[in-house]
Amino acid sequence: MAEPLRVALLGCGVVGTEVAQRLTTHAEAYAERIGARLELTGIAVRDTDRTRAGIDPALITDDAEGLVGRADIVVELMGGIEPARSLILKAISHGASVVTANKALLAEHGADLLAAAVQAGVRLEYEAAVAGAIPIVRPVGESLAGDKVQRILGIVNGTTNYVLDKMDSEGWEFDDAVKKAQELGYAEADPTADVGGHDAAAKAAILANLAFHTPVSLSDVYVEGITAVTAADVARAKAEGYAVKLLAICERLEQADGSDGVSARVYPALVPHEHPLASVHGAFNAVFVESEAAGELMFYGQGAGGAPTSSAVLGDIISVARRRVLGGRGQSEPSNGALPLLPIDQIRTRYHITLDVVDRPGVLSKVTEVFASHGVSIETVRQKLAPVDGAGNDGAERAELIIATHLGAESALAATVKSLEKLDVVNAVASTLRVEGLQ
Ligand SMILES: NC(=O)c1ccc[n+]([C@@H]2O[C@H](COP(=O)([O-])OP(=O)(O)OC[C@H]3O[C@@H](n4cnc5c(N)ncnc54)[C@H](O)[C@@H]3O)[C@@H](O)[C@H]2O)c1
Ligand SMILES: N[C@@H](CCO)C(=O)O
Ligand code: NA
Repeated sequence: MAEPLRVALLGCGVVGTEVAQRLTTHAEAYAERIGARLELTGIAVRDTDRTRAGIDPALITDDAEGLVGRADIVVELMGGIEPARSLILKAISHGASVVTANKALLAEHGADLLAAAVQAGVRLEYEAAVAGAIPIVRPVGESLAGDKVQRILGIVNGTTNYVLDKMDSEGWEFDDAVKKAQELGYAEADPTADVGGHDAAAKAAILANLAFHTPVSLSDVYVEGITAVTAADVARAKAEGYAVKLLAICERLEQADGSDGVSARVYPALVPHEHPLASVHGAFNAVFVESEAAGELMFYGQGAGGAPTSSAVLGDIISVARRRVLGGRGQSEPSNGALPLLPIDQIRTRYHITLDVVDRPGVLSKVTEVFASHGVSIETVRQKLAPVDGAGNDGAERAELIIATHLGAESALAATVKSLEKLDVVNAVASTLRVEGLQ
């Protein structure tokens, strides 16, 4: 058996607690798998006075810097940008390998951190950063490295999937569902990162880097969250044969000159009930990958929560520990390809537009004329016979039109919605949702 490896844990919250407990309870099994014991030397936290069930109080410290300086493996589970970033850089400069679940940090500073790891010849692993327990970072980054990934559609945020699913299946109110997701340990410290789509956007950036071998950071990702999605949207979608899902989409797109570009984006979308992603319920995550040679792949499992996330963290710890025992090269070069990043208006998608309109002769032709003027082709138009419900509605002269478009340019679709908003016969554009996952 090789010399023990000193492990420093930064953070003892939802995920850190589970990691610390398993490092202790499974110590013998891990030693056999690695060929060396893992010695947990300390756990850095903000509040040292709190008692933590199942954690040896002697391990708790507020001296994260000191801990990092004496470790072979640093496991960062604090979250946030600073001091996580500086501590990871310090660990790397000391020759320690690093494991992190911090998607926000990786999406903003991943390139610099990976470059530092390459320079120092150490590993930086982050399987837990995308879709929690689901093995997806290694499959996309390594198993599919010889393939050509065309598209990734991912439900990569457990909180928002839980919220949308509860609204869909049990008619919960948005705020109640968010509160419950927080109680269950799925949500970020600040849940606006979840419902605003930024957590999913960080994961989209990480996946796009891996899939397209091109540097993509958080600011390159177009983001819409789920705060504007109403119970009426979810109910209407269900009646039309769709589930509303917050999707992270990474796509290789052909540009006008025939060369490839990359789009990374997050928005709530209508997914047809027949698509496998529509059956992903609760806080579960799933990542649907389409690639040239492999075809369609689906990765499914628990994407949030302490225990599931600890599985991915522990797998990474064992992987970097084995590497230290066996020796060999550290991190491979980070993405250095150069596919251009395409803004949202250059993608192609489909819209479902719900209009609250005046119900009288000639309205439909006025509405369809707007679509035609923007070169947008309509697939179906449905008018609800019942008048639109709601405050202030006298029930006499209003109707709901649901218009589904064919695949079209985002720029034309968005311009169509703007023109519809100005049309005198349109009381309101009640909702606009993109449709994804149709062949
Ligand atoms: N909770 C999940 O389901 C989940 C899933 C995947 C990834 N993650 C990521 O894992 C990381 C940890 O998440 P969590 O849910 O366990 O968070 P948490 O808020 O429950 O725990 C954070 C821990 O870090 C400590 N900490 C924070 N700032 C510190 C500082 N400046 N100095 C010392 N200690 C500090 C806190 O004391 C606490 O022990 C985050 O990056 C998060 O995005 C979480
Ligand atoms: N807040 C995140 C945790 C997992 O990254 C989620 O809800 O998916
Ligand atoms: Na994962």
